[in-house]
Amino acid sequence: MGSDEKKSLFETSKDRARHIRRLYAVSGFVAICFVWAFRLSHIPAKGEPGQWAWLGLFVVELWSGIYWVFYQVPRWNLVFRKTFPSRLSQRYESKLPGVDIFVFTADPVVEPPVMVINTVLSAMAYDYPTEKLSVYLSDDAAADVTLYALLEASNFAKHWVPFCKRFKLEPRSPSAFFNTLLSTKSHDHDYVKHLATIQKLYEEMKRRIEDATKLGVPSEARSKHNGFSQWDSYSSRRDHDTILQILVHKNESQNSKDVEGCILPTLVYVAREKRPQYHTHYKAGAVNSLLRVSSTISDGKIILILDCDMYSTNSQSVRDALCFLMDEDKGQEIAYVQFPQYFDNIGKNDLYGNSLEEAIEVDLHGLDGFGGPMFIGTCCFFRRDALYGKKYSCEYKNDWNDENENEVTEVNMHELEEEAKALASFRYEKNTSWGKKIGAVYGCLVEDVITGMRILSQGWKSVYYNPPVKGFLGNAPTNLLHTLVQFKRWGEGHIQFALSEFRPNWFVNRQINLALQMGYCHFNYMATISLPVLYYCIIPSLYLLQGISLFPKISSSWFIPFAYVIVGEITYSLTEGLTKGSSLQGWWNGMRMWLYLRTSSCLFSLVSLFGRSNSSFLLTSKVIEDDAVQRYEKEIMEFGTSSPYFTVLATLALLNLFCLLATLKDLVLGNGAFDAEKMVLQLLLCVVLVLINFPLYEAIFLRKDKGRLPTSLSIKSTILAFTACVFFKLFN
Ligand SMILES: O=c1ccn([C@@H]2O[C@H](COP(=O)(O)OP(=O)(O)O[C@H]3O[C@H](CO)[C@@H](O)[C@H](O)[C@H]3O)[C@@H](O)[C@H]2O)c(=O)[nH]1
Ligand SMILES: [Mn+2]
Repeated sequence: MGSDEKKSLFETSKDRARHIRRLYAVSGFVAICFVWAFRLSHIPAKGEPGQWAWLGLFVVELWSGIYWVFYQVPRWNLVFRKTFPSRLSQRYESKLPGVDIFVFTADPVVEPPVMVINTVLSAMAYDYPTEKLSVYLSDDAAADVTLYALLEASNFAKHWVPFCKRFKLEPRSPSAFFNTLLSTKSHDHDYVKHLATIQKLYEEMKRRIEDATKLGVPSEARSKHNGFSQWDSYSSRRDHDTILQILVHKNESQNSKDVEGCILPTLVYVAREKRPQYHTHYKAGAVNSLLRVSSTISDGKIILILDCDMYSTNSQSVRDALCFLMDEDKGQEIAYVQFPQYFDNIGKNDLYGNSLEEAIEVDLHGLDGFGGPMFIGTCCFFRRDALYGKKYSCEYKNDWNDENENEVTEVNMHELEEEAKALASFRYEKNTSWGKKIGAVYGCLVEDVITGMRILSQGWKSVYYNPPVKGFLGNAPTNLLHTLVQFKRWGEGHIQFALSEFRPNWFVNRQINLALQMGYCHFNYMATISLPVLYYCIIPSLYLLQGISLFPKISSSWFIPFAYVIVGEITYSLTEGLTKGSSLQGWWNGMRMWLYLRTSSCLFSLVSLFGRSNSSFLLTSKVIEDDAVQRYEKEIMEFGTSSPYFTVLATLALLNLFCLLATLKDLVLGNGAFDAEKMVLQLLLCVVLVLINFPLYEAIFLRKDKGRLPTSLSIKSTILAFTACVFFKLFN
């Protein structure tokens, strides 16, 4: 021990670029103020053309400017963390707390069981005392094939877990590990021999699970395992009793050990009770159900929340998280440690902007600087007390002693299962604070962010840890529509959050500092920014048609603030992107997706919120068709179906194309009095919009494959855009 005793288990460092970032934030804000001043001081007089458009621009620029400040707040104070797991082992190896890992799945078609069990296996193989580790799988589809897959996985784990530990393998998701094999060769005979055996076991298991997914659970398995009898009373996935099965438990002598005789982590399957007349509350409901179930079975003091589409890639992550939570000095006020979500299925140029790079590399580090990075739904380690709803107070002390830790009594599995089943049900929540003050919060499509905020408002802090070796990798959407729909859910969820009692509100909640609340506003009001962006995509281009200027002349000094904001934003985002390793093409794709998400997804978030349509949690699909996979690999945008999202995007793209072509025609023919000096910004905006929409024009006019834009939709959008231009030209 010695001098190490006093050393912290983690270290925090500041952003080296903070001075540049702050300078840019301040100067950018000054430029924005000038833009506002220009709008107010140059309003066209009554009767002059473009007065309404001008006032509209003022409103749009006012809100965008304020929103830009929210966007800059997290950039003010980025912090970076480093952990010292060896100090943790030295001090606490024999006193490590129990860790319960919750994995969620909700549909065996969209989330194939093979993927789900790979996540489960990667979690079972953490480098952590196995008797203190428990893995729970929540299956909201209540699919027997998922239980079947988990049973297979529990048998395979008997070989897999000791194999990983013996040869210190990474990553510990079998599928990901076998994929890395292609690029590595080993000469260790012992390893090579074991590897061949285990790979064969895995392939056989995978085939059985895939067969069962297609053809149903084999009757042999049904008769061998009585867990399947629980489906006897099942009528549909929305109407059934709780189905719960403890597959591995340390206190059960048979079946709990691996091939080397060591205890395996506890493994439990749960499909909570569902009834058509009761709301499931989607994932939040599943989290709460598992919270209660796990409290009777293992009651780990730490909980890891993990989606089935995110597997662990670093067996040390639990220990990393504990370096924060167990730190003697600052640990007791930390409620959760959020790890980033990285993805392993994103192409070189990130066609759909799914890498969430900005959030992962900048925003979350920034919110961490103010003490409260958000909970982003997965890859997050919680203190059970905080998730349960306990308030933080200075008297709160870490207590890692586990009363029933050493007690190895034979438990009656059947009784334990029955007890846990009663807790899994939503009936248990009637007239309680579950979903409000206890557990994950209900009624919001970003249950994660709102739950994190609930916890912060109870006085806790949170931490963001982005380790040098990635902790988790997952599956991002690989299809344009899936991405747009996912973002629509997030946009809508954030507004629901902004309207809820947990919204950032400094006057009400002074527990959370003002900067942090402003940082959250950047996400909360994301959907509202769709209106300014739409305005900017339509109005200036239409006025271009008429030769009416809405921006300052190039020779005027008012041009400078506009130029500063434009050049500044481009340089800033380009530098941020390139220094974080994305390509130029990747940056350009990111810009396009930024535009598409704001003009379509965010618009529909607002529509569905204010139109009071049923907001539901549409699962993000994790599979696409084979020919679509090929197009994704070739970085060709996928349209293929008729969707209102595409109608909006195509109409906007065509409208700008028509405006540009008409303007160019006038310019070339010398028709009208086109004043280039006055129109330059408007023309530039229109040109950029046309350039960025190139893939859309291809999908409308040039492509023949199945991923092109359906002809009917192309015709509809052409008519809409053309009519808008003609009407505007004739009647304005
Ligand atoms: O009724 C439901 C719906 C979803 N899920 C699970 O929730 C997870 C997330 O769903 P997914 O379709 O993958 O959504 P994403 O858009 O990828 O989810 C992101 O956004 C969600 C809402 O903010 C967060 O919960 C997620 O953690 C975050 O990854 C998956 O494991 C699902 O199986 C359930 O368990 N029950
Ligand atoms: Mn997901």
